[in-house]
Amino acid sequence: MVNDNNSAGINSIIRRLFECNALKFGQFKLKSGIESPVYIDLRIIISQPDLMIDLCQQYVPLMKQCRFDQICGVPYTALTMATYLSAQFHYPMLMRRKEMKQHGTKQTLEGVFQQGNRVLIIEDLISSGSSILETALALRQAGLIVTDAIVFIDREQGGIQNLRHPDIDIKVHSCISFSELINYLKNEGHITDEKSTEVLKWINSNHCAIPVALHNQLSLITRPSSWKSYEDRARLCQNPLGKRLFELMKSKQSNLCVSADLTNCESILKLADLAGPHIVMLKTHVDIIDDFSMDFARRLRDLARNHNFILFEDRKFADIGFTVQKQYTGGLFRLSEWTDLINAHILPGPAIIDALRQEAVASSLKDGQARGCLLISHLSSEGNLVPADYAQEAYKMAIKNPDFIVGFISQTKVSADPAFIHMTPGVKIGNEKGDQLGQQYTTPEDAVQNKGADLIIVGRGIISKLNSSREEFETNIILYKKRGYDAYINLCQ
Ligand SMILES: O=c1ccn([C@@H]2O[C@H](COP(=O)(O)O)[C@@H](O)[C@H]2O)c(=O)[nH]1
Repeated sequence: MVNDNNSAGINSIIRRLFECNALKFGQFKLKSGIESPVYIDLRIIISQPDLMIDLCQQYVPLMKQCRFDQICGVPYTALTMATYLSAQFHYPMLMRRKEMKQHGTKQTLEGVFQQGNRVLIIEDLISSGSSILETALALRQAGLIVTDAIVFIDREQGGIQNLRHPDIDIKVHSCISFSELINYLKNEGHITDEKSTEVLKWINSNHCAIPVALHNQLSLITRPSSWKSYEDRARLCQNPLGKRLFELMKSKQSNLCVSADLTNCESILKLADLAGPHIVMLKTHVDIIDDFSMDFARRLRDLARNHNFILFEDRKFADIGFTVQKQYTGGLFRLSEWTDLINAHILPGPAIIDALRQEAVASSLKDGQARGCLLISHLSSEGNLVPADYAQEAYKMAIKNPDFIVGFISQTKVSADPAFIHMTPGVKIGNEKGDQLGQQYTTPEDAVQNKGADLIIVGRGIISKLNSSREEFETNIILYKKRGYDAYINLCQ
């Protein structure tokens, strides 16, 4: 139950929303295609004027916390709410058209405004934050300032965190959270304990991301529109390894990284030689190799030089600075001597980056080869516990260290900054949705066009053909290379 002074008011609104079927429980197919056990439809409140007024009144205390000159409702549900708030409290309103007008002024914003005016966005509820972002983009493109939005319900699916991303930077205030709403309905006996547990569990495991195409539009405001090509991105990259990677992707017409998850040196060397012409990167997990030796590392390095690809050890460092330095330079593997790229979790805090950078710089001074690091922003495995704001925190650390951080191991776009590369594992051609141990697969097209991958990481989809004929191996790897690269070309057009 909501416990503030306003709780009686908001609880009565929730009860009335439930009674008029604006809060539905069952099985519903959402716009994204996924099945949800709950559906919230606030559109119907236009038919309940008293409920509409009471619900809009809930926005007023939150509006008093925001600085703005005008308000703008997200079409269509919140248009009526914004209209009520504007008329009742004398806030000038703007209206954004969803479709561009085909005649007359062809404008997408209706109402009077001046560039530099501050606009508060009014929305009914937030899941991913995409609808608010679409409206904010239209307002910002017209020179208006958007810093805040108010919603009635936060569905707690990551939208508030998505919009706190530094590329977007919108603070969303909500009248009630989804779990408060569900707890109230359960405590009042409107839904059973089981239903409440089921929907809360579903919400917790169904966080939504901002679609890549929409995130990319941020570049219309903050970046030159040609940022997408690999050549342009190579030019913008401060990190020499990132620059080399973008150049390689352009010259080899490939955005493919093969994950050499094999357990003996000879098979990895065979893979590197066969895959070399088609890949820009080979990823290892050295701790799964039974017969690792530094001689193997040198031979792998030679193949990487001959075929011109980058060596990435997927070590996922996650310890204090003192320890990761030793893990990177020492032990059996002496990774800093022969790998170009490593990756790290941000969990231990920023010192992990400083520690790895110190050793990378020392190794680069010895052999003249650029080194870099990726930050892990997401994991591909089902039910992983990476929190919703992890990617945003990774981004904040990356922008402080662009000389060393090349980009992210991601499942969705972390940054609109063209200098950062997004690398996505869990890619496989075919109908397999995953393996028996939690891996989740997507296609090269989905990874590049919907998940924001600049580079796809493929393991079993390629290594499973290592013992087939050479022709079969090549046909398969060329298919991955072509589908990954074509997806990028399509995105750029
Ligand atoms: O979130 C992550 C991070 C890393 N990986 C690694 O990528 C490959 C994927 O191999 P497949 O055979 O294509 O499933 C593997 O080395 C993982 O350790 C990941 O899958 N997900």
